[in-house]
Amino acid sequence: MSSKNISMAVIRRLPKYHRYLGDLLDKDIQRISSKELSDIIGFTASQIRQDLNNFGGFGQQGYGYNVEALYNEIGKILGLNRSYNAILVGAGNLGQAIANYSGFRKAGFEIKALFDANPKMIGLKIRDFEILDSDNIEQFITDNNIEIAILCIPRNGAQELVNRLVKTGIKGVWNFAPIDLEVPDGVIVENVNLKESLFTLSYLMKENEEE
Ligand SMILES: NC(=O)c1ccc[n+]([C@@H]2O[C@H](COP(=O)([O-])OP(=O)(O)OC[C@H]3O[C@@H](n4cnc5c(N)ncnc54)[C@H](O)[C@@H]3O)[C@@H](O)[C@H]2O)c1
Repeated sequence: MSSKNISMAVIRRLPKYHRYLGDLLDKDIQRISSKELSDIIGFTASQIRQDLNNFGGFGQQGYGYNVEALYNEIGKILGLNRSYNAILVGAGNLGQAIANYSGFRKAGFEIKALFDANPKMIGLKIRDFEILDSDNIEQFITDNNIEIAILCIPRNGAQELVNRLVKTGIKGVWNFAPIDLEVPDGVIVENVNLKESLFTLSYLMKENEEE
């Protein structure tokens, strides 16, 4: 089933379903009702039914959900039934932390190389990677079938870099730079901003205190 017309709100919830179902599988739980799933995920049972109906349901009356089948289906919907080659640009504090986390590789996102523009960084080793000169990024992308660029550089220079990357045919940018990047149709940008998340925390804490 096509997931083209699914709302972003539903799509944003899918990774959470996937994670919880993965935890259930780890505990050898084969089957779950929407009520039980609701209790652990924290979405209402009707929300869960509605969300999953977007993709053709999966549940059976009186049985609930088959955990493994649902986990695999949601994985497919999320595009996790294949692997992706990625590069990371900006091998500073954040870039190194991301490169050092093994969970992305386990999920099928393989960082093939780290790039930096600072001559002092080039040649240093981070985990299995030697930091490469970002002047050579285009050739590497073409030679290694890279689909995703992870940007861990400051705002300055980020758009220029992305302009270069899109010319190589890159399909996705996981952007940590605090800037709204402009890309042509056919290239997807997913922004991550920890500071915005922290500000949401402070807002909610403030609300809590005021109640
Ligand atoms: N989105 C988030 O949640 C989040 C969290 C932390 C930091 N950040 C942002 O990420 C950026 C990096 O943070 P950091 O602490 O790792 O900084 P850092 O200074 O430790 O690392 C940045 C690295 O990028 C390299 N670089 C800069 N411009 C480049 C370019 N055009 N091409 C290639 N390499 C380039 C630098 O040489 C440096 O090694 C900062 O701008 C910060 O705003 C975002």
